Amino acid sequence: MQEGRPIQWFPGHMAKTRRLMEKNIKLVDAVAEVIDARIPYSSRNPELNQLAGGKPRIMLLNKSDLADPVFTREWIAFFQEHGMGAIAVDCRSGNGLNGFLPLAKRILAEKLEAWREKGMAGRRIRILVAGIPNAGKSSLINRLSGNSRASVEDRPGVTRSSQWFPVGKEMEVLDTPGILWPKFEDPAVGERLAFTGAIKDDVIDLETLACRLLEVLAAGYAGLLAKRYCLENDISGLGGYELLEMIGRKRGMRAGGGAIDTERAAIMLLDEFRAGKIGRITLEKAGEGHD
Ligand SMILES: Nc1nc2c(ncn2[C@@H]2O[C@H](COP(=O)(O)OP(=O)(O)OP(=O)(O)O)[C@@H](O)[C@H]2O)c(=O)[nH]1
Repeated sequence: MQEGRPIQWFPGHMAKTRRLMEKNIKLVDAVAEVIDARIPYSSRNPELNQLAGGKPRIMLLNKSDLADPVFTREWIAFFQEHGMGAIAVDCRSGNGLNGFLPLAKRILAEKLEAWREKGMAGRRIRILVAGIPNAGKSSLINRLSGNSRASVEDRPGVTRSSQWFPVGKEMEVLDTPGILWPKFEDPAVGERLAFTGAIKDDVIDLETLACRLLEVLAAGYAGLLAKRYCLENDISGLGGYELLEMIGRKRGMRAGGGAIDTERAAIMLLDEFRAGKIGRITLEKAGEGHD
């Protein structure tokens, strides 16, 4: 990836998915968007506001186990201020998911009351689940439906077809295939999606990506970075490549001739960041990118 140049991403199934979404949204009472709590702005689908056509919205801040809890709380407050329901979840362990149904009932309280009045009290709440690839939709569905029918893979784009899943007696969710932006107007969005692994690594130069990530972490989470990689000296003012070399040296990553193997160091750094080993890190402040 080159700095200042947005990643272009045109999956062939996207127009089809969009049409499917438009059709599916008519069938549901609310739309839940699975986003990555580490990048709540960049992991949103910018088309969903339009596609959801005014349906009540729920933001599921997933991977909250990897995100900075202070930022997560601020993002939840931000979404609530904008009229959406929002909760932090960890769809891998299931943490936080018991708040999903109560939240859905809260935001649909008027509708549920109207159903009761019409003698339709037993009707299940229908929720469409949307989200960009790799946000965690399959993990969510598996957790909610208590089985492993949705395929979970650490590979963007594995969810392919739409399906209804009952969630107890009161709710059912509709899973839709993932869609990503047709283009990123803001190159920082593409970069952050790449940091978290939402964009396939084989289209990105990993050393460049790791250097950028190090710059971002040194600016916001210098303490965690220094602790993880035993960097004793003051790291402020160091460039990404210098940091990558330093980390490679600390980990004893040498290439032929004794030079630091920065490629290996880059892969290791990205893996550790994505697995939360550096710490709980959020890359976007509440409200960032939103009007
Ligand atoms: N740490 C952590 N990892 C998660 C969480 N939710 C999902 N993951 C991981 O994120 C990766 C992607 O999860 P999926 O559930 O396959 O994501 P998806 O949105 O269905 O992805 P597509 O099938 O590509 O649309 C997997 O490696 C999951 O194990 C979470 O809350 N915490």
